[in-house]
Amino acid sequence: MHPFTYLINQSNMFSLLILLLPLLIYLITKKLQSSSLKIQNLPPGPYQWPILGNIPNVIGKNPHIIVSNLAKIHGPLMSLKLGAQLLIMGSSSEAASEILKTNDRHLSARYTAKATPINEADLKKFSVLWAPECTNEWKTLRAIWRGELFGEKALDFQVSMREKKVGEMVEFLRRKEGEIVDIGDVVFTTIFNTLGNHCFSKDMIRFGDDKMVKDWKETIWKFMESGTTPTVPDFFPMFTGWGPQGQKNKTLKYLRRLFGKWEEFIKQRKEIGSPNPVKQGDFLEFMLANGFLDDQMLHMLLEIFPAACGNLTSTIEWAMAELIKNKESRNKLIQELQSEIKNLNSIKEHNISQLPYLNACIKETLRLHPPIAFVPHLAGSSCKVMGYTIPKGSLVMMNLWALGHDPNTWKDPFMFKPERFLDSGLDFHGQDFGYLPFGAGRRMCPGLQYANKQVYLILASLIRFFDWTVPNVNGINNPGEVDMNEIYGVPVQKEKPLILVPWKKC
Ligand code: HEM
Repeated sequence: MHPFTYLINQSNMFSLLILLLPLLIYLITKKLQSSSLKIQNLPPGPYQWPILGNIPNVIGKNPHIIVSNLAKIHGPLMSLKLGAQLLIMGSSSEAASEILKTNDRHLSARYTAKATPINEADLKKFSVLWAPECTNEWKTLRAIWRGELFGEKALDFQVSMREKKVGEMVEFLRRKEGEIVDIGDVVFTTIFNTLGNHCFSKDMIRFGDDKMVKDWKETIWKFMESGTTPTVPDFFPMFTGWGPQGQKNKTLKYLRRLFGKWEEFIKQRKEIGSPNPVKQGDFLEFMLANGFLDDQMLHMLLEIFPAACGNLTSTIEWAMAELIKNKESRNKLIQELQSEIKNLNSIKEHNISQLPYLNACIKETLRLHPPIAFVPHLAGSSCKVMGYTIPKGSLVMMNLWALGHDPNTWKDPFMFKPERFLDSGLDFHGQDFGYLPFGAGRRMCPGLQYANKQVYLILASLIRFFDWTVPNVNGINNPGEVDMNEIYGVPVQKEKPLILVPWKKC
């Protein structure tokens, strides 16, 4: 061989080696990682990048969909490393049953993002949602919620208030006939006022006061967002001392706004007493009569309003969007409601509590659009799930969105087909592990019954009392054009608000 050709070949080889080096490093680390996962008996997962782990894999507008797609490759129980934090992600009914039932005892601690401005001691004393463990305090608080707000007896007691507030919503929409309305705003106002009356015997927002709606909505939504978004110390605990101060301050700002309003109500009630000379019977009255301290009251209210307003508004907005888009389903629902509700002046809960198609539409909405996509649990102790080891301290999440879209459970999983729930016996009470919009096990949603009542009543009223059109854009009025994109958050929401025009039914 000519010495020159030899040299060229040598340098080619060298460049090739340099080029291949990253690939080689990648393959070696991948091999080492997968054997390390095997040695520790952790569930499989995607390649973990140095330092960042799987953060680059999960970043995006809709992490619940990204992670569902990863699960299709790596399996229904998956290890993900977010920086230094191990996350075990469940995505199938089998995983759900083992996480939320078989191992509920080990896996029902709660993970709280580091940007939460409430310290751990207060969370332990005052919180249901963010209580780090299922302690006796947490049990007592859940029992209070059940007894005073969301249990069967309390719900019966509140029925006339729910009907009254929905009646006001209908009146408002009648006045807005032919005009554009933001469905999310109208529903939010209705729910907020209903809760305001359960808790303080007060309306919180005047219908149509757009500024007030936006203010409250922003405060609640931003509080949830900034309080649940992970920051650097969530992934790298060694930076905890640095603190996610910026985000903490943001969450604190919204927290103070909420507390400020409620402090006013508490103060007023203490000064002037109940507005009703007989017993008021609202939640504030109950808390004061039972010697709750101001701190306790504020924290309890802090959980009730965001959990209820966010999830319920999002669910009803999605249900309306699906029904506007799917004319056949809408017509079936209209027929069912027409045959049950003859009086167009009012709606009563007992008229609608047993309607199969309405029930199926709500279940189908919650399957396609569960407002809580991930349930954030923590392994309080080590255990085995689907034969794999879940080490103590791991974050453990069920992807409820993935459950609702699993092609092994649902035919045409992306289509809105309420019929699939007719005569199916499938329910969301935490027994059917392929369908868990309210979760399951000891941390299951305590607001389920309340949510059910509100969603039924509001959705039935919107459909029974009004025809709806999509606003005319460039002369086109096309329900098919309703934007159905979603954006991750707590809750998962429509990316664009649902804007419709109501027309009174005669
Ligand atoms: C459509 C409406 C709703 C849906 C789909 C929903 C869903 C959920 C889900 C999936 C969980 C997590 C369960 C877990 O961690 O395993 C949860 C927990 C919770 N929900 Fe709801 N929810 C709704 C409405 C409400 C309402 C109206 C309230 C009452 C104000 C409420 C209060 C709570 C609380 C306090 C928890 C935490 C329970 C605990 O950790 O012990 N939710 N909810």
